[in-house]
Amino acid sequence: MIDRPFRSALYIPGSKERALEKARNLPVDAILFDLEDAVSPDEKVAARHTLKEALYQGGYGNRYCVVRINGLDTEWGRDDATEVVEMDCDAVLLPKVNSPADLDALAEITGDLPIWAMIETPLGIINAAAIAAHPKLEGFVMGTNDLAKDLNTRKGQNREPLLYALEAALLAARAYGKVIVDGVYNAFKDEEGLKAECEQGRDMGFDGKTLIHPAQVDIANAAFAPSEAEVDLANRQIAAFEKATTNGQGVAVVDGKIVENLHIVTARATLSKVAAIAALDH
Ligand SMILES: CC(C)(COP(=O)(O)OP(=O)(O)OC[C@H]1O[C@@H](n2cnc3c(N)ncnc32)[C@H](O)[C@@H]1OP(=O)(O)O)[C@@H](O)C(=O)NCCC(=O)NCCSC(=O)C[C@H](O)C(=O)O
Ligand SMILES: [Mg+2]
Repeated sequence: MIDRPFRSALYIPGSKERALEKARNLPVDAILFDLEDAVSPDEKVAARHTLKEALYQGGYGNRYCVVRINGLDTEWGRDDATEVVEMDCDAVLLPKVNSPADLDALAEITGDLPIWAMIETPLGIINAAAIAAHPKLEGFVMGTNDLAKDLNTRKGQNREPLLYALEAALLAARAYGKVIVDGVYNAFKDEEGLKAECEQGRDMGFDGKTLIHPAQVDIANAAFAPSEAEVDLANRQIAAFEKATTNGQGVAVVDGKIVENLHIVTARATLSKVAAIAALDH
């Protein structure tokens, strides 16, 4: 699995020069430069050129840069895929992926460029494991708006109608060691609602959240970073376990709870994540 933080992944319409400029100074872990749903049909071709120029100008530092193209079954998709190879980006994101064959078709055009897949259709959920197993696939992005539309779900409390689909995608991503980021929270002025949904996604196991507005970035970054209490616990677990093994024991106890080797793997991952976040230097 690609080893870097993906706490916040901000969509930016490829057509919006002001937003493309602003993102150079936002503390996001990843940017999803969008040529698909955020761009109107009459702006599609111009957006591709605007985005290519913005990426050529650079200035995005170590933010992970992903370009979401239009589907290959649209009039813009194949040209997007051809052009994205020339863009200064880290990966290409394909919308509405239904099966690994969709990734094969894209890889024929984009070659070695890593692929991310929008998981946002019923078939995408059903075939999530086969999609995650694709050798070019680096990460999943949940498209909860399209998914809700196709499933005919209503919002529900705590996203209950979507939980099966979210879990199915998570299982697939984790089984094949791929990154997975949660869907967007549409009410971009509702900070409390976003915080609650970020925490739900974090607790389910997502690596981060996709975002639509700069005001959402700090909330996602905080939710998906280890808390001070988690870091403190990790340090104490490691110290207690090292002491136990020095004394010839395979198990330690911290805060009344057993600590085994597998907990130390998690504790070390927590500390590595803190170091990786610090290294991003936003
Ligand atoms: C939602 C918005 C249309 C709101 O835009 P606006 O009213 O212009 O917001 P503000 O005036 O509050 O903007 C303040 C400043 O922030 C900049 N800005 C706004 N949005 C972004 C952004 N996404 N990235 C970077 N910078 C941004 C503005 O330029 C202002 O800057 P300044 O002039 O310096 O003050 C708008 O936020 C927006 O268009 N968001 C992105 C929408 C989008 O990308 N949608 C598609 C992706 S979501 C999706 O498709 C999900 C998935 O597929 C699914 O199925 O679920
Ligand atoms: Mg979508």
